[in-house]
Amino acid sequence: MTNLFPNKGLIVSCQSFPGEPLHGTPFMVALAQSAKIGGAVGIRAKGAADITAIKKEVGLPVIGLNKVDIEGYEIYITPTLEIALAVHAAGADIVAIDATTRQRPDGLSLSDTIRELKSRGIPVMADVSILEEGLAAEEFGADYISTTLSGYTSYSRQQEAPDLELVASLAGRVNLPIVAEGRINTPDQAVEALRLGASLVVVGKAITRPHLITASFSEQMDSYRRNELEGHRH
Ligand SMILES: CC(=O)N[C@H](C=O)[C@@H](O)[C@H](O)[C@H](O)COP(=O)(O)O
Repeated sequence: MTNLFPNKGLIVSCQSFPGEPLHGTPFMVALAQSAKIGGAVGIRAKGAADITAIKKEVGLPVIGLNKVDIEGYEIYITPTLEIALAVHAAGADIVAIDATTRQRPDGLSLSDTIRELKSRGIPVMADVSILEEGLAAEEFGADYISTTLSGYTSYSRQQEAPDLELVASLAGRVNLPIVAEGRINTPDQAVEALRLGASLVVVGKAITRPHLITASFSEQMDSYRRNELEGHRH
């Protein structure tokens, strides 16, 4: 497989959800263009409309996915082969899929899903939550292993910080490029991920979701003011 990212670098995840002020393809394109100006080497994007527009207007490699909730199933990141093929057809250079071993709605196993995608020449990013899932995904033929789902499966490490321990253990055991993803909120954390062996670092909300960035400031300031008032009372 040709590695689309020969140099270590930053991928910016440009995703939004209905109800958010920046929901919509033109906003995601503008965020992706801003990411490119800032030095990102790739974009992670959700849904056919965003993927096609970003691919056309930004000119960076796109890691595509779709998030689909299917009743009765826990997995939601590109949960079926059909959805993965649609993501690729929309223009994604790499398709990101849930690579846990949880039940898939189309009844295919993870290894069958990866095999089907690879037989069509589609590069696959395996979104995992624990080391064992990364090892299995490598064996099944994935091209990149990402720590995306750590903290989002019941059996993975639950913490507010990024799972850099998983980055390090994957880097020690897997020969594929390791992608550090999930709750990376500062440049220092991104550099630490590289130091531990990540090839790529995906940053989402800390760059592309202004309402959450704002809340991180206002909540910390509110809590400071509450403590200050508390101090005056004593
Ligand atoms: C768990 C899940 O569904 N993760 C999604 C995967 O595409 C996105 O919602 C995240 O924004 C992305 O992984 C980047 O993470 P963060 O926004 O924490 O930098």
